[in-house]
Parts: sequence; C-alpha cells; structure tokens
Amino acid sequence: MTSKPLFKEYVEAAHGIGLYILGILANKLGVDPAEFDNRHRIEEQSGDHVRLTRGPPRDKEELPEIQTPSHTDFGTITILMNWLGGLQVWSESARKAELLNHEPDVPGEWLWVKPKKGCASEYQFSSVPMPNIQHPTSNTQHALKIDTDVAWASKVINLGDAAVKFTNGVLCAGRHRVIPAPGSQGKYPRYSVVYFVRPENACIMKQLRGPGIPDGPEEESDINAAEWIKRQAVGLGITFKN
Ligand SMILES: O=C(O)CCC(=O)C(=O)O
Ligand SMILES: [Fe+2]
Repeated sequence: MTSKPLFKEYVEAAHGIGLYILGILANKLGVDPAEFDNRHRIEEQSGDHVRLTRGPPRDKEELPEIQTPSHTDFGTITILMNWLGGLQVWSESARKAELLNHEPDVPGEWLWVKPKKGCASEYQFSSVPMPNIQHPTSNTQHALKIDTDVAWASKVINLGDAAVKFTNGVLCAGRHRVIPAPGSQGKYPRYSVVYFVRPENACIMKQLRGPGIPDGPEEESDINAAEWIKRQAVGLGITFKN
C-alpha cells in the first residue's frame, strides 16, 4: 500500500479505537457515548495528531537519561504503539487536569510499562528494573525489523487531561515519561507511533453530566478546546508565536 492510504487507514483506525474505548467508559459512567462522539468528530478541526518518535540508544548504564519528560497527555485518549521498553508511568494517577512543571503531584514511583506482544490496554507494571525482554528477533541484524514490525507492536491506551476534565476527575490521566530502554534493549534506537485524540477546537470544555460523574462547580468561562489545550501546553513551558 502506498503511504497516503496507509496513513489514512491508520488514522481512521486509531481514532475509531479511541472513540470505541471512550464509548465503553461513557456507558460505565451512565453517559450517552454520543457525548464523546460529538466532541471528537474526525472531520472537524481539532488538535488530533500523529507523533512518530525516535529515541537514540542509551548512552550509559545508569537510569534515567530522560527522552520525553514527565507529562500527562493533553487530549482525551492516546493510542500508543511501541516495541522496546523505556515508557514509565507514575504509580499514582493524576485526577486534576493540571500541569505541574513536569513534577508528579502525589508521592509515588516510576513503574515500567513493559511492551507486551500484540497487547492493547493490558499493562504489565514492574517497579524493579526491567529484565532483558525475550524478543522474537533479538539480534542486531534484525533490529530494523523489530523497529518496524507493526504487528508486533505493544499497544498502550492512555487517558489524558481532557478525559479528566470531561469526567470531573472520575477518569484519571496517567503521568508518564520516556527513557531509553533498559538492559540490552538500550543499544537499539527506540521508536514509537502515537495517535492523540483531542476534543474538537470548538468544543466547550465543560464536564459531562451523568450518574457516574459528580457535579463540580459551574465553570466560570466557556473556554473552547483549542484555547484550553494551549493553556495546558503553556503550563508545560511551551511558548507560541502569534
Ligand atoms: O514513546 C512512548 O512510548 C510514549 C510517547 C509519549 O508519551 C507521547 O508522545 O506523549
Ligand atoms: Fe505522552
């Protein structure tokens, strides 16, 4: 398949998976799944995007060598594919859709999110250093294959700040960071393919109402998602040119 149809297929599939999971969560919260669907229409302008990352091999044995600093994703739900270790999640989730300059807001520890073949949403956390992972093709000559074989990819589903906001903290955002893979995997570059589902730009960032969502105070202003996400980014120290 040429790259454009492949990219379209990937975007539609990733977006569909995100909304499918949000639909399940909506049902659990007693909210009509259409409430999420209507805020994340793929054809509307939004901050949805794909991120392709490549982290260089580990420089030294000692952890951590930060590649992506501690953060919660800004959007509603993230579909992440990776192949090597290096993703870590803070043991306590963030219930507030606020950024804290890369610092976790509650005591805890960094846990490895160990890649698991063909896996979606089933995390395998470990607070001890990750052992060398048995890999289907773990020698150098196959390193490229390891990095590009999508079928193998470990899929991780991450909830972001907008999910926290929409559910008044019932859904939490996992604070995470990326460091080069530990152990023998550290000699390979680390790739990830990430799809961020974000609310439509014009969506007013108010909590949803339903039996499973406690009523918060009435929002003071009708801020839209474009502006809200910009504020989240500014909170992380990102600057914008007008
Ligand atoms: O590379 C990864 O495994 C995670 C990347 C990530 O957290 C992000 O792009 O927001
Ligand atoms: Fe992230």
